[in-house]
Amino acid sequence: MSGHGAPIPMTSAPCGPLSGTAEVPGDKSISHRSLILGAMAVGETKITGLLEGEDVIDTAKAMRAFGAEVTQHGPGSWSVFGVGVGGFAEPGNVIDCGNSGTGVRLIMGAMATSPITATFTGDASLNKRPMARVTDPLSLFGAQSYGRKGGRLPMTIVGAADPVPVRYTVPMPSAQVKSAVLLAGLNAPGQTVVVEKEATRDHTERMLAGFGATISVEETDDGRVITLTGQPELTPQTIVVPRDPSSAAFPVCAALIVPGSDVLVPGIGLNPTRAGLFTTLREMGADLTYENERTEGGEPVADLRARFSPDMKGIEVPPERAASMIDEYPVLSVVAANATGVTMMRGVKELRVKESDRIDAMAVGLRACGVEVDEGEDWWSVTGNGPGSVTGGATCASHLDHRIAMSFLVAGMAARTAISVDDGAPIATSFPIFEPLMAQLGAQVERSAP
Ligand SMILES: O=C(O)C1=C[C@@H](OP(=O)(O)O)[C@@H](O)[C@H](O)C1
Ligand SMILES: C=C(OP(=O)(O)O)C(=O)O
Repeated sequence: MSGHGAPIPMTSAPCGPLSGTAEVPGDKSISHRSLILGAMAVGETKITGLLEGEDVIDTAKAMRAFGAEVTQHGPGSWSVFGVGVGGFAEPGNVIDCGNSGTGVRLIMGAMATSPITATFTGDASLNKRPMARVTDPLSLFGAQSYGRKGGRLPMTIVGAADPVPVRYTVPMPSAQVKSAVLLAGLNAPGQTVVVEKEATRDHTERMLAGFGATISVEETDDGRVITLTGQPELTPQTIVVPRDPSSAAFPVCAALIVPGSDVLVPGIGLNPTRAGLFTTLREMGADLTYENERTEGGEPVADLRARFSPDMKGIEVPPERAASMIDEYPVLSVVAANATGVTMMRGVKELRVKESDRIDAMAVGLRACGVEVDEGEDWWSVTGNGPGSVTGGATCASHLDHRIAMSFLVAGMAARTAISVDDGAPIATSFPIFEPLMAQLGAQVERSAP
């Protein structure tokens, strides 16, 4: 629950070559969904490789509050005894989703078609984020919501007693909104149809099929049309969570910009709806290879090998790729600052409603580190002057945003002088072993005096 504790200022000093193997934790998106779908199945779902970051732990607590039995057996090893679709109990207290947009939005969807009431809150970052994008479609099922002005948390959802199925076109590229509607559709009789114009991460669709729901996906001229048949009995699963490509991004990008580096990041999920960053880096000229490509749990997986890449060039990132790398733009901007020329990133206005306004947070911090950044409402560009050109020496605000904190710490590894962040505490939401993992590769990231 980031933001509830004291800030942890951190500093990253320029370091020698990074080398070794970086075993990053489990995928955050799949971890949330494993717990939520496990809670909606009948019987015991077993999970290994679960991300034990604060965001996911908050979802585990929430599933307990809705009546599921959620138990940790060892590191990453969990079980969920689910209560079945429509079996959620009414929580006896407020559900605190901490820093997690995914957690709160998916859980709101999952409970919205049951005759129960729940109140949701989060930290200072989550309570600023827009929730109408979820409560608008949930109201079509018959759910009611009462939140703060602008559709902000804290917010109470009164679930629909007699839910009706819905056909909904998601107005922005958002897997969270798509997933909230699908999870709500689970307890509505008949077929719920969700249309997305741009493909976003498809873990919910894949996992719903795995849990035995009747779900189909059709690619049409209007986009992806997802049809789900409501009120199934979901069958418990044994889930092995792949390692998170969004976390892999940090050691990969650090290796590309720190002279002499050679880092292996094994077992990374390369679902095409998630792997846009790696394609982009390769287009920039990164020495990034996929080794030992294989399929695990129905998902493409490879070991990523990243080596220092002194000749990377700025590129125009295709806007249609944005959804497949949406959380990776902050760290891409750090690579762009160490490449040569302009990296143009368009079609990214969703970055403004994440844990922070990520365009603004990176622009301000990078400029303070001597980097030229331009921005508009839905685009930004970074002009790089090659390896070693980032002057650094600044303390950057992380705005309760893990990806901003980690991006500036990666920037410090290749800057001329150290870069600090005012608060590294949010890193624990998604990547609790970031500090020891980066230290083991040779980085010099330390907690600094405030
Ligand atoms: O569905 C998910 O697991 C996620 C979807 C994305 O958010 P949006 O749906 O808001 O784009 C992403 O930024 C987030 O980290 C995880
Ligand atoms: C945007 C993110 O997460 P969430 O929306 O779940 O808070 C993220 O992890 O980068």
